This record gives sequence, C-alpha cells and structure tokens, in this order.
Amino acid sequence: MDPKLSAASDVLERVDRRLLDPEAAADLWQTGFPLLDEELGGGLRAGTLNLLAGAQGEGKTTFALQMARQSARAGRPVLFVSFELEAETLLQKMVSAEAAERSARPTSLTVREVRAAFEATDAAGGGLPERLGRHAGGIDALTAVTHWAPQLYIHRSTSTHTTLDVIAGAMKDVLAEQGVPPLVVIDYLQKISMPDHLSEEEQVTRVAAGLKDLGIEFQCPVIAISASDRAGLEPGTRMRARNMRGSTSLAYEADVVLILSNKADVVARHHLMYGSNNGGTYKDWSVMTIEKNRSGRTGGEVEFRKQFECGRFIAEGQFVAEKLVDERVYTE
Ligand SMILES: Nc1ncnc2c1ncn2[C@@H]1O[C@H](COP(=O)(O)OP(=O)(O)OP(=O)(O)O)[C@@H](O)[C@H]1O
Repeated sequence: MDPKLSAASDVLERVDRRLLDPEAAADLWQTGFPLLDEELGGGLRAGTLNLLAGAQGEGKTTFALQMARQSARAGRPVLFVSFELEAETLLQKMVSAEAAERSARPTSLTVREVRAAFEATDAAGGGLPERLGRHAGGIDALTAVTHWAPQLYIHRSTSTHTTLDVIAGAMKDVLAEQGVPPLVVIDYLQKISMPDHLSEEEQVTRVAAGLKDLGIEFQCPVIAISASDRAGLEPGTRMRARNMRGSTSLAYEADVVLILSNKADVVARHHLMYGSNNGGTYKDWSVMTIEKNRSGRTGGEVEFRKQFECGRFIAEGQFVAEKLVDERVYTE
C-alpha cells in the first residue's frame, strides 16, 4: 500500500504510540517566543511551510536565528540554509544573543565584541575562550553555544547552485546523522536556484510548493524568509502578505505567514501624539502580525523589543495594545 495512504484508525494508533513513548519526537517545535507559540497553537508543526517577511532590516534573519537556536538548545537538529550570511557571522550573533539572554544587565557582550574576538582584531591573544573570557558572560555564552552547536547545521548557499534538490540532500544528511529530521530555515526563499527560463512568478510557485513537499516528506517544519516586492518596500506602505515577491502562490502554499514591521511605522497617529509611549521608544519594538495561521487565530499582533546590538529580540514580548494602521504615519 502507498505509505502516504493511512486509515484514520492508523493515525489514532500512531498518536497513541507517540504519546506513550517519551523518546518519540513531538510534532511541535517551540519557537522560543512564548506569545508566538500561543498564537500558533503550541509552536511550529511538522509538515508546514512558515513564511517570515517584513520591512528591510527589521530583523527577519535575527528572528529566524533565534528560532533555530531554540530548537538546537532543546536538542533538536536545525538546518540553516544561508544565502545571505557566512556561518561565522551567524555564530557571532548567536554567541552575543546567548550572553545577553544570560545577563541581567541591559548591556552585555555585543555582536561587535564577539566579531572582534572571532577575527582577532580585539588586541587580545589566545583562542576563543581567552578572547571571549575578557568580557563578562563571555565564557558562559561560549560554553552554552558549544553545548548545542552539534545540533545546528549551516549550509552556505548560493543562488547559482543551491537548488531544492541540494536542500533535500542536506536534510537527508542531517537526518542520517541525527536520526530525526531537522527544523529547516531558509534565508531567503527567492534565492533558491531554479531554471532560468521560468518567470519569477513560476520560480517562486515551484519553490514554495517544493519546500512544502519537503516539510511533508521529512515531517518537519520549514521556515522560509521571504523578500518583499517593490510595493512592499515603498516608504508609506506597511508590508503585508500580498507584498511578498511572487505573493499569490506563496500565501497559498504557506500554512503560516508572519510579517515584521517597525512599530513606529504602523502605530496609529494618535498614539504618537497623546500616548504614554512615544515615537522614540516605539521604534525599538517590532510588531509581528500573524497574517495566516492554519492552526489558530489569524490577525494576531504581538510585539518584541529589539536588542540588535546583541543579535536578538527579547523573547518575552507582549500583545500590541495600540491601534495599528496600514499607512505609515510619517516618512523620513
Ligand atoms: N552589530 C550590530 N549592532 C547593531 N545593529 C546591528 C548589528 N548588526 C546588524 N544590525 C542591525 O540589525 C538589524 C536586523 O538585521 P537582520 O539581518 O536580522 O534583518 P533583516 O530583516 O533580515 O535584514 P534584510 O532586510 O537586510 O535581510 C538590521 O537593521 C541591522 O542593521
């Protein structure tokens, strides 16, 4: 019988077996952002395509890295497909984020300091422990990262060579080595190599369908960052799911669509003028809108404070209390 064909009774039995076996992998991956997990009905699900889009520089890579770190820390493998940044750059952000999370102080080991240690431009000597050990929390952060680092696989990808098949091959490799499928992160979807004769719309359609298939085949979640179309980058526009490049097919294939916006750009004008908060602090927050959500409520708005100098968002977050608007209230 086709292994993809199952009687509902088999499904119930499978769930029951899973519940009784503490070793069996759960089908939910927590994101590390408790409010987002709540909105998603517990976390990211096996077999889903989860898109992350947003304004330029608003922290898409940072957010995705944080979800990757959460999974690795929980002992579950991650495949990070990076078209944008070198593996070392990603790790620098993660070491800094780890230090910040462990520190009660508002300032902590910054990405810049970690980079100086990695690149030996810090006027210190020795290897990583000696160089990071000069900073408060440096050794603890390095120890923590070293502990979960075997779970994180980084694929340095290029738009000329990294096809869906290459990504599937990397997923197979991780599965073979770890015995369980990885959480997959793609940074970013429109970079995946496709035959040149296809239009961009066709390329994006096939990539989205292919990523969804991989999630189903390997029974893992796929998180893909999406680039914005020109309209979504226009000043005066709030990016929406429809502004993802190749959007019709993307939104159709996706199970979850998350959009990051700068709070100062999307909060209604009266809050800026009369609210207890002000523009200066609103810009320190990113609003995440849950524009599509197959397993829960759609339209949820949660916000996270940025700490980009330490390569992270503060994970606790809060629900957005203010009214948000589609048009930016001011442009610079
Ligand atoms: N060392 C640092 N200190 C402070 N801010 C930084 C540092 N490195 C990067 N940033 C800022 O952090 C922000 C988030 O970067 P990130 O790469 O996560 O955003 P993104 O939305 O993925 O960006 P893009 O649209 O360029 O792909 C950017 O605005 C970037 O300028």
